[in-house]
Order: sequence, then C-alpha cells, then structure tokens
Amino acid sequence: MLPPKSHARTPHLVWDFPQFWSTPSPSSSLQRCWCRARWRPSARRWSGTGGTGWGAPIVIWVPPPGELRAFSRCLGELLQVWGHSSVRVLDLLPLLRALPNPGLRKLLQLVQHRDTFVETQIQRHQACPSPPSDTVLGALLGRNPGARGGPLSPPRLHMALVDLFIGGTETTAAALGWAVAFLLHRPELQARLRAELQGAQGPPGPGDMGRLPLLQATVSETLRLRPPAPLALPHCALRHTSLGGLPVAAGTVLVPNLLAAQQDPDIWQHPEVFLPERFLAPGAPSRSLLPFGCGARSCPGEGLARAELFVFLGLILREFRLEPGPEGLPGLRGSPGTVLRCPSFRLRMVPCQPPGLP
Ligand code: HEM
Repeated sequence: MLPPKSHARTPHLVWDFPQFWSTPSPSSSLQRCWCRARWRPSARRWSGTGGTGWGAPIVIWVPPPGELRAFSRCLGELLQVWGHSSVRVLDLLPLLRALPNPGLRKLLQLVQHRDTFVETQIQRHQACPSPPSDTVLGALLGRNPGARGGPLSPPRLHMALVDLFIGGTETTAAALGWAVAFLLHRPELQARLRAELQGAQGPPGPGDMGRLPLLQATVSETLRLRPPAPLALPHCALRHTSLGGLPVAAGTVLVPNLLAAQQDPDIWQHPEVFLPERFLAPGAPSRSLLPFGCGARSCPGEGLARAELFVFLGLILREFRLEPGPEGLPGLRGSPGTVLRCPSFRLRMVPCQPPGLP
C-alpha cells in the first residue's frame, strides 16, 4: 500500500545509527529516555534527569508503558494486514481500491492509530521545556548541531518517524527469531558459537564483529536464508531502462525478490541449508547477500540492525544454551507477508557457566 519508491533522490535522512547505538549509556539521552525516566502518575507524564552531572536536569516525554505496548501491537498488526494478499493486490491494481475491502478498512484504522501516536510524540517533544538534542527526534527537528541536514518539514518528519518504526522494529525482531530457531536445530553450532564468545574478552559489542567471525557469519546466514523483508519495497522505473538484458518501460513497478535471489543455486551451494560456515570460506559470495536491498535507496538501518542482531544474539548465546521447548523443534517455514516471520515457538534457555568461572 505504500506508493512505489521513486528513484529521484529525495533529501535522505542522514544520521549515524551506529553512533547512536554505541554512545556510552550514562551520557546517551536515548538510554536516558528509555531507562532512567520515571512515570509520574500525578503529572501523567514521564520525567527523568540527565543525572550525569553535566547540566541541569531535563524533563523528557516518554509514552506510558500501556501506550507503548498498544503501539507495538498496532505495528505488528499493521505489517500483517499490509502483507495480506487482499491488500497487496491494491499496489498492482489501484482501481480495486474503489471496491469494499475489509483488509483495507482495517489497515486504514491501524494507520490512524499509528499516526496519532507519532503525532502525540512529536508534540510532547516540542512541548518539552529543554528537549534533548541528541535523540533521533531531536536530530530530525534540527536541534542537534552535530547532525547533518536541516530540520524536516512537519509531514516529512512524521513520515520519517513512521519509516523508522515500521522499518526498524518487526524486521530485526523477525531476524532474531529466525536465528534462534535455526540454532535450535544445530546445537553443535551453538556450542562453537559459545566457545567463540567465551574466548573473547567481555560481552560482545558492536565493535567486535571482526573478532567474532562465526557469530557474524550466523547473522549473515540468517539474513540470507530468511530475509525479513523478502520482497523489499516496490520501486518505480522513472525512465526506459533494462535489467539483466530485459527491457523495463518507464512507469513499471518492480518488486525485487530478495528471498529468491539469496537462494539462487548458481551462486549459493546448498542454498536451502542453514550453513553460516559458508561465509567463512575463501571466495564466499558475500556481495550477493542483499537482505537490505542495494543502491541509493537501500535500507538506512542496516548498520543498526546488524549491530542489534550481533549483540543480542551474542549476549543470549554467551549466557544460555538454547533447547527446544515441550513442543519440540520449531518449524522453519515462514509465513508470507511484508515481514517474513518464523512460526511462534517455545524454547528452554538453560543458563551456562559464566565465563571465567572454574
Ligand atoms: C534485519 C533488519 C532489517 C532488514 C532486513 C531491512 C530491510 C530493508 C529493505 C529490504 C528495505 C528496502 C530497500 C529497497 O527498497 O531497496 C528497507 C528499507 C528501509 N529500512 Fe530497513 N531493514 C531492517 C532494519 C531497519 C532498521 C533497524 C531501520 C531503522 C531504524 C530501517 C529503516 C528503513 C527505512 C527508513 C527504509 C526505507 C528507505 C528508503 O525508502 O529509502 N530498517 N529495509
């Protein structure tokens, strides 16, 4: 239901995701917002202090937990309904929008909920007496002199936040779910990963990717075999061109099939098998790995998503042995949709001996 992306370059949001990610916690207002704020029922708002000794206390607005949970549910549902065939078909045959369509009606209700939440957040931030400048919202509002690009106009700001929420939540969560599901099927690989992690100094951080090659390969292989956005986003050709020798007329909507490309037997050996080791072999076709798309409009969240997956998976595997739950091993067939999710499953997380203890 999103309009196809035009390749005419619109001003791109520029900020450094890894930098936000790696800012040390006590001085990061992102952390401050989410971790140090307190809900004050009498005032019906969250407040928190900088608390780092470097300035006056600040008051920040973070939505109450119930509101956040409802928003998170709304995003999950929205992606599900958006991926439904009755809604997807409208991208290809827009005339069908004139006919009654319960899926479309539900989608529009969810979009309304999403927009109200985003708008409320912007207003809360703007009403803040001393808004933090080094949050994503602060940067988009042009309050961070260190961030490139000026303030965004209100509609652009709104859609930029929507893009971040839609693009940045379910995708990464789905990839983490898939990684765990595959590792339940390969306990011996889990043991090798744990050995790699326990041989490293301290818990994994985003800067450790080069030092933990098997963990990094596991993230890549998960993104290859089950790309969370299997059909990326539709793109519209602005002029006549060709692709792989095939003519493409101006106005054609192209839907890249990343799932199929990443299982092309001409490129990947045993393409349907979960084999992180393939990325450790010399000559691995890493350049053909495209879970984030490619080109000028590829995913701007790639650095953040890779860092999140690397760190979260590493922390889980360092501390726990993962074993199947009472229902046995999880299925590995995804349900089609905008985001390729694994079927829900239960597992046992058995604490491991902390590294360094005899
Ligand atoms: C494993 C996690 C993720 C995957 C697999 C993924 C994948 C993708 C893909 C395939 C696209 C479409 C690229 C194209 O059209 O060629 C995309 C677009 C986008 N993603 Fe991600 N993404 C992930 C995480 C994130 C995160 C964490 C964020 C932000 C916090 C994000 C924000 C966006 C945005 C804003 C777009 C639209 C870009 C544009 O229109 O130019 N994504 N993503």
